[in-house]
Amino acid sequence: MPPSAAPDGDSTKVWVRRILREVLAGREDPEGFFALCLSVLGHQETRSQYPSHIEPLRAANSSMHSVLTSIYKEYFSKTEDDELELALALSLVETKDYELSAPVHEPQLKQPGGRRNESGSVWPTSEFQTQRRSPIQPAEAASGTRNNSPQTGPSPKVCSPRTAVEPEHNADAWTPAKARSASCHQVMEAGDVDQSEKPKRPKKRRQRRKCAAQQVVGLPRAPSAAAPVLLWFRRDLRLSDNPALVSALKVGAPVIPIFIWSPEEEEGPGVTVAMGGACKYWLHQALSCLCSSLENIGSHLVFLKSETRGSEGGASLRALQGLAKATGARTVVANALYEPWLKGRDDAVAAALQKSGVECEMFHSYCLRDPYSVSTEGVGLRGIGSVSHFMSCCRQNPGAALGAPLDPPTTLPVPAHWPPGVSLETLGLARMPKRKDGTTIDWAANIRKSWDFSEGGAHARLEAFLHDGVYRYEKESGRADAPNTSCVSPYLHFGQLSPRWLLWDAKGARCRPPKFQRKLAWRDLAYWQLTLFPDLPWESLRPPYKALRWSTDRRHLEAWQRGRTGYPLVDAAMRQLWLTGWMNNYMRHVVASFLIAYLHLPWQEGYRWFQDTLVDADVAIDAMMWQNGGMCGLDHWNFVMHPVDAAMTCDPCGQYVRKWCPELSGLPDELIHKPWRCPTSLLRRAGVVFGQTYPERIVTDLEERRSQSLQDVALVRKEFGQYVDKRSGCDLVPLPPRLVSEALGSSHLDGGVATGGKQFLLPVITRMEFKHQQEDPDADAASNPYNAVLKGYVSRKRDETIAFLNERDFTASVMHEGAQRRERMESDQRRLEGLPRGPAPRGRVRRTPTAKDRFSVVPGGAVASLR
Ligand SMILES: Cc1cc2nc3c(=O)[nH]c(=O)nc-3n(C[C@H](O)[C@H](O)[C@H](O)COP(=O)(O)OP(=O)(O)OC[C@H]3O[C@@H](n4cnc5c(N)ncnc54)[C@H](O)[C@@H]3O)c2cc1C
Repeated sequence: MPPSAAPDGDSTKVWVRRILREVLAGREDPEGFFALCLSVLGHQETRSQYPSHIEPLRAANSSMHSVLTSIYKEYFSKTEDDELELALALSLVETKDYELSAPVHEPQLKQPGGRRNESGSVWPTSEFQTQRRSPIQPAEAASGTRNNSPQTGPSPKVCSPRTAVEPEHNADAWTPAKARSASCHQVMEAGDVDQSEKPKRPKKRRQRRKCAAQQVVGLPRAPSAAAPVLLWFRRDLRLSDNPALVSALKVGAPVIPIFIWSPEEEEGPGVTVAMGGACKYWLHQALSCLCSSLENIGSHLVFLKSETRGSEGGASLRALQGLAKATGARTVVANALYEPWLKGRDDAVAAALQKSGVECEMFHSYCLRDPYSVSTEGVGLRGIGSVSHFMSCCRQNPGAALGAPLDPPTTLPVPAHWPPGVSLETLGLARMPKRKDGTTIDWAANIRKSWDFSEGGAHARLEAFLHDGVYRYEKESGRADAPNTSCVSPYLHFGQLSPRWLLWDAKGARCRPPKFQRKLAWRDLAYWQLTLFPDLPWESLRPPYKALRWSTDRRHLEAWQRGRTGYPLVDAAMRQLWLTGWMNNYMRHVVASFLIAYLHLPWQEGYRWFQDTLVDADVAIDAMMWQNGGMCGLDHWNFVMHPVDAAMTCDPCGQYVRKWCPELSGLPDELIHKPWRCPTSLLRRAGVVFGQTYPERIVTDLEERRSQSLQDVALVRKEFGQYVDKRSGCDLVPLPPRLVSEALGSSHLDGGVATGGKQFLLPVITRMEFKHQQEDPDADAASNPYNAVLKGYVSRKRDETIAFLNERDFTASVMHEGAQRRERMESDQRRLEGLPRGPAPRGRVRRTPTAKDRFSVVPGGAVASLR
């Protein structure tokens, strides 16, 4: 019996006993059993009934009974505070009533009082917050081509709210000579700017900030001829909480901030699409804002572009050596990056500079935990890939304390001579294509309207979230029709916001959101995985799945990319991505499930499209998520999102679809996610013509597509039996050398162990439905008791509600259409026969539902509570 069919009464007992037998036979994990109970019985019932369900085991198999009991106890004993503790343990902040210790390796700005201000942010509210967002042009979304986007004028202010100057102009107008003459003047002005911002900052905070700044920035403001420090900005485009910047100041010499654009080095050895179009555009704007911020404190950002590829030593190294020679710099400081190829580059740069007598220091700040310091020692490898396993590793092997965020400096000492650089435009990051007639195709117009690219914008977003969305985050973060998540991912990616700052502010928020804090653990997990599997962005981790029968249908891929699949929820999300460079996590799951489980296209296609179009495209996170979604990662998603029914969770009234697919806006709530179910009369009234105003569905039999996908997986798992664990039925993944060393008790930091070329295989989390399908490879998806299509994403109970509503809506629509047709025929007949019009139909005609309507008949009121 499928789990969804066993919600209560005696059948529940039977069902639980059946799954318990699976556990005893070793075919199901105890944790998996508990998760299934939660999913099928729901939270309350599991809490009350679970102990009695497992009671018979107490005598028969006491050890299993105690394992199952401890899982239960651990789960239900968790309070919000425990969750918070987990997050804190991850962050390794040594707290005592929020008095933070100094970091071990990092320079620390002492903060009198030690405690952050209530609001937790030093940034003035940006215009972005108050300025109404210009509506995205839906027509453009529907046309689906970046190339056809109408050209718009210059963007509204996208630079730091401190500067009222167009960033591009600043960058253009900059010359070293101007910098020298401007810097002292600007230092004075920086003070003025601070004054003007006074009312927006809490007073206490302001005073502390001044003290802190004076401690570190008690440096000469006049140009100095001393050997300068090169401050190498990469993905840390901020002034606040920037350890490399503070360390540069501590040297007590002039600081030369630089940025080197070297796309070949970013890309790494495989196809990473590390810098897609949207990301490059963001980078351009963020650099422009950083440049303005530096100018505000009397400094300047020197841009350098890498020379021709392939010449000896690497582009960044050559640029740094040239700069060191030209300026006499003896020190280079930067914040570390963790992509293996970038770390390799940085190690080589540091070693080569060292040889020529230049010190190069890297600081940790991009993640909460340095991924190279994470170890599985004391935890083992079971459950690897899940965030709880990762957090256990962090707890078991704590690293350096995270410390408190650092305040931004108010001035930077300038050198006597600025080295020459190129203009920001020369880097070509925001270059727009041209039409044949010479006009520019401004595909980023809507991205510009949607974001404030400055560091101030990052803090404003976070602050806005912590005042509002965070209160809905725990339960409603999946909603696509409401701003319930933080939207800080691009700022985190480009380092305009440090994760430490984010964690600190989240902890300080009135509503302490454990789920939100755990998200930072996901981010760190992704970087850890990338350090373990450097080919994560292009090579499937589970060998058999490379041989899967993936589709090569380019029309399907293009329809998915352009938001023209005929499934409104998928289309709305893909259009939002195209126009704004972002969509929330839930929608990313929906579109990824659709690409993989229903279109059978390889995950790499999804990954590459995301990398090109997301403004937060992050090689580590994107690759980990797509590998998992594509069934090849360490952590199989144990669910597949249904392209229609998932809307019950994320867009129950259809507002999200109405926004991004305006051609469907006239459809009623119940049918907007499945327009093909609409009676013709309703479609006509709403102006929907399939194939003209809105695309036909590119695949129609979803069940059949899913079954095919399952059968294909069963086939390759059978074919590559050496990669399936006979006992547990789990997939086996080749272990990377670092994990082998740890498993054999030797730290990778000590050099690891030699495996003599032997490959070690590790059983990893595997979807139950795959294990079951193995027993009957040709069975269809519907008959698989572990069918992973979680329609509402929340619980099986909600799925049943959805099934009920689907049935009801469909029946009602058919009856309604039939009645209308009969009435029309009768009245035509009377007219033809010259008879007077018949009596008005008795009873109430079914009115077209509107967005304001509530569902009237809902079992248990489940859907009503969604609204
Ligand atoms: C197929 C797929 C691809 C993705 N690609 C990316 C990507 O390229 N870049 C990216 O930053 N996120 C990616 N994510 C993760 C997640 O969707 C985004 O981080 C999130 O939607 C960003 O919105 P937010 O800032 O409002 O998130 P919030 O929910 O407010 O979370 C706060 C921060 O936590 C981190 N975070 C949240 N969820 C995850 C997650 N699942 N994994 C790792 N970190 C997480 C992000 O840095 C995020 O900004 C992907 C998810 C999926 C399913």
